[in-house]
Amino acid sequence: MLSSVRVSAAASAALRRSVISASQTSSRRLFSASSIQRAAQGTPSGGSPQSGSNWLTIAGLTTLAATSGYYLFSPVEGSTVIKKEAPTASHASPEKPSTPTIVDADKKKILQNTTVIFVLGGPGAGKGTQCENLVRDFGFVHLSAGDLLRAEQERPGSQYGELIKSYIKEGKIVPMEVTIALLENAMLASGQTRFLIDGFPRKMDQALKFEEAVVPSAFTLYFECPEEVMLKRLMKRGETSGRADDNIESIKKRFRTFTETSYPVIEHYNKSGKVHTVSCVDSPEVVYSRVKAIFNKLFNENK
Ligand SMILES: Nc1ncnc2c1ncn2[C@@H]1O[C@H](COP(=O)(O)OP(=O)(O)OP(=O)(O)O)[C@@H](O)[C@H]1O
Ligand SMILES: O=c1ccn([C@@H]2O[C@H](COP(=O)(O)O)[C@@H](O)[C@H]2O)c(=O)[nH]1
Repeated sequence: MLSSVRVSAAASAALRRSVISASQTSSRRLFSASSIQRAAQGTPSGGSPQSGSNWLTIAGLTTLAATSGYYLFSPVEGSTVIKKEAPTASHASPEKPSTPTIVDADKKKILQNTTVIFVLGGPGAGKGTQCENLVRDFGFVHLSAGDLLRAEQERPGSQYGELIKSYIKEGKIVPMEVTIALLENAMLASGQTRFLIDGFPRKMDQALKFEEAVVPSAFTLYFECPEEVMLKRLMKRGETSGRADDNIESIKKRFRTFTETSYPVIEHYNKSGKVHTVSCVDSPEVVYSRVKAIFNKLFNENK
């Protein structure tokens, strides 16, 4: 049976306070800007992101290269810093606080105590619709990778706004460094332990990196839907959604990306028996009855 272990209330509250404070006042870095640039250009990285001078700002938080061995929140004076090990001189940054308050909270430890479910399916299959039901009935936090990317795209001052915009319009997959940093930030900021990660991973490298750097997934919930049904739903949604990719040109590209790049991720997890497949051609209510049956069984909660 799956379980979600809660972190201590005090640690969770301290973390939440610090991350929220960080997101309001500063920035956090996880991957180097150059590694994202390389990924966006399709250039192999040839190694780990550089530390020290390569800082990346995403969603109002600052993240240091993941492979550099430590993790830093909120590098502003007066706010909380959480770190795994003391930063060395090579990590020096002008944004670092001169008088940080150090909280002994280990990101990895907190994330290891979370339950992550990947929610996958073609564009318009109904992932978001069903996630809302699960949030209501099972207390999950719903994190849509697409929503996080759209929010980052709109965030004033985001250095990735334009890049995200063009990727979304083309139905292409944004470099994983950006998406993983957004997801990880949102998970930590929530202070919660059960997550539905909707629309991610969309590519094998994202799946492997997320499970290595953030947390392994418990299983994948896959919404199976024929293209003609999804097309109809997306065209209808496009009448009011305002989404730049709910139009026939973008939809065709999204379908292609799903089939060629994202579906292999589902196949990968299926091989190890980690996929629950739900047909979603029927009404939202009927589809949810199937989803609910799976969750009732797994979480032993007869709701
Ligand atoms: N079972 C269903 N039957 C009919 N319409 C549905 C069903 N499920 C969702 N919809 C509608 O289809 C559209 C797409 O649903 P939703 O946004 O949940 O899909 P999604 O898989 O999250 O899409 P995307 O991947 O593009 O974000 C919405 O307008 C939604 O109201
Ligand atoms: O992990 C992800 C998730 C999404 N994208 C991009 O966003 C759009 C829209 O995603 P939805 O899940 O339909 O909201 C998608 O077509 C990709 O361009 C991404 O790059 N990586």
